[in-house]
Amino acid sequence: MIELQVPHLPDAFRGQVARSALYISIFLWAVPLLEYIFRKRVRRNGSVPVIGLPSGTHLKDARQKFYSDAQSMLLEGYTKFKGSPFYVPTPLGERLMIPPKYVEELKGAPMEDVDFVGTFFEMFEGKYTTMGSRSQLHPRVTRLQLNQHMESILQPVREEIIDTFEDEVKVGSEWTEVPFADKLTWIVARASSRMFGGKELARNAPWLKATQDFAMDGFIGAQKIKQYPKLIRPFVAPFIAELRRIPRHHGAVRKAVSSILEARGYDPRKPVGSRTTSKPSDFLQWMIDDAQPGEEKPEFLAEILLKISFAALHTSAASPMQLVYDLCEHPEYIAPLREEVDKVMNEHPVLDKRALGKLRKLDSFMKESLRFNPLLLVTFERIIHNGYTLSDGFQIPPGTFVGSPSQAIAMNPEVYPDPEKFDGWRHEKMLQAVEKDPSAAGRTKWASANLDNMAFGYGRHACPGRFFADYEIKLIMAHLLSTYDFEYVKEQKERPANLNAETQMIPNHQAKIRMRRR
Ligand code: HEM
Repeated sequence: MIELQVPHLPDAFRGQVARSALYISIFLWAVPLLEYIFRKRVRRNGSVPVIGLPSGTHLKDARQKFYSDAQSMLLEGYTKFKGSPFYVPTPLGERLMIPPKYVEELKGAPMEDVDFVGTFFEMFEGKYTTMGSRSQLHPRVTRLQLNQHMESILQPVREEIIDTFEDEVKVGSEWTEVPFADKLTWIVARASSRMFGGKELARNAPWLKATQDFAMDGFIGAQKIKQYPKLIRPFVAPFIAELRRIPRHHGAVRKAVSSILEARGYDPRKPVGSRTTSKPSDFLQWMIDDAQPGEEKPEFLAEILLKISFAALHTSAASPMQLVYDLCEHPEYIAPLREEVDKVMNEHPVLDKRALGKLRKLDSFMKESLRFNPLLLVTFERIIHNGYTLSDGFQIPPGTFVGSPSQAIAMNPEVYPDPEKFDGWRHEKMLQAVEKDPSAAGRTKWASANLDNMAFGYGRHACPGRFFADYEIKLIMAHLLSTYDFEYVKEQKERPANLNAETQMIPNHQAKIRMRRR
């Protein structure tokens, strides 16, 4: 036990210090106890099995196991109860994993009944990290404007990718070790920022740093604050360095965005469509042209741009990282992929949507990589605040967190024979088999969102940015394959294990890669 040493203080003061220490320790014990007693208990549907509890296993231990081993628990549940719901114990209580037929039924339900944003606030402790937003501006603009203007932004994004490779990957014809995972984050940060706010934003160092630091501090800050009982979190939050830094990131973002708005002569009082003197094609401008009353303030636009950059940055950076690891692990795929890229680039010096659509082998390899390494093990996460009765009478109790074990579903042998085998051409072969039927062909593509492929979620909130991510990743991989050789350094004997935190699967940044210019 630590003894409090207060050597030169008068006795009365010593007594006061001792009393304060006693009160603090009572507080620290009492809070979790009170929280346990008064916690809002979520009723379970008693007819549904709870997995991860072989005889003798305590629920508390199973919940703890979920933190690092969710993948095997979810696979066990899905394999045992395929087609019916099951509960999986998690540190925040039992979550209901629902089968595809229920996902289909809930996919169009209104947000008040089936809440998507609430799960995001919970996952990233939005109250403390400011992550998550109930604004519909960015989903709306992504879904409509970004997808409509895709062709206009692909060439600027490609230019940004090539320039960032030149700036960040300084290698010649000799093999050189490169911290490529970190470099890829920069490449994606600049490429995405080019789409968000043009060249000015993509080259704005404080913006780039703030968006990356916001993501990192938010992620780590959320993990740290989760360690404390809910009741004492408001008292602990000011002492968590990552959380303390968050207002600073907002400040840097506001500054970067307001300088761009100023350069465009932005006047929020003017009617929609005439608020700026120039109209470049980028996300900020699409937001300006779409902003409804209450959404047009510069600080609000800046905040939303930060939120969308969070949705886009680490998600899209994870994929090429996993692809590079998969290519180092299976180098036999490099030559055929390179051949495909070279052929398409020769035929289409401007890599537009049509040209990128011809990279079928790359698409197939990307999809196989994503099947093994999605960003999330569970998608379609929703909170059912008021309970829900499904058409077959199945009842979801109020306050239940539901989700779909999407990674386990992607291992279904009925859809993917021999699912444990990494087959980079698997999806290309599936495409060839159904080519004549456009809807079946669409299901085999990387960016598809359907009940067998839920890496991007499903239904009304299915990721609207996945088509941009698809093109962006293909542009990065096309440049990488056509310009560089790459492989693990000698000491890197195998694929670095992903880092798992609950349902998140994060690529390992520590793998050592060497590169040389071709
Ligand atoms: C590989 C890259 C990406 C992955 C794996 C990914 C994954 C996801 C997932 C799983 C969801 C939740 C869907 C659901 O629960 O039904 C989501 C939502 C969302 N994503 Fe992505 N995403 C990626 C890239 C992007 C990009 C590049 C953008 C923007 C440019 C973006 C914007 C969004 C937005 C705005 C939502 C919320 C949609 C809504 O509120 O309705 N994402 N994403």
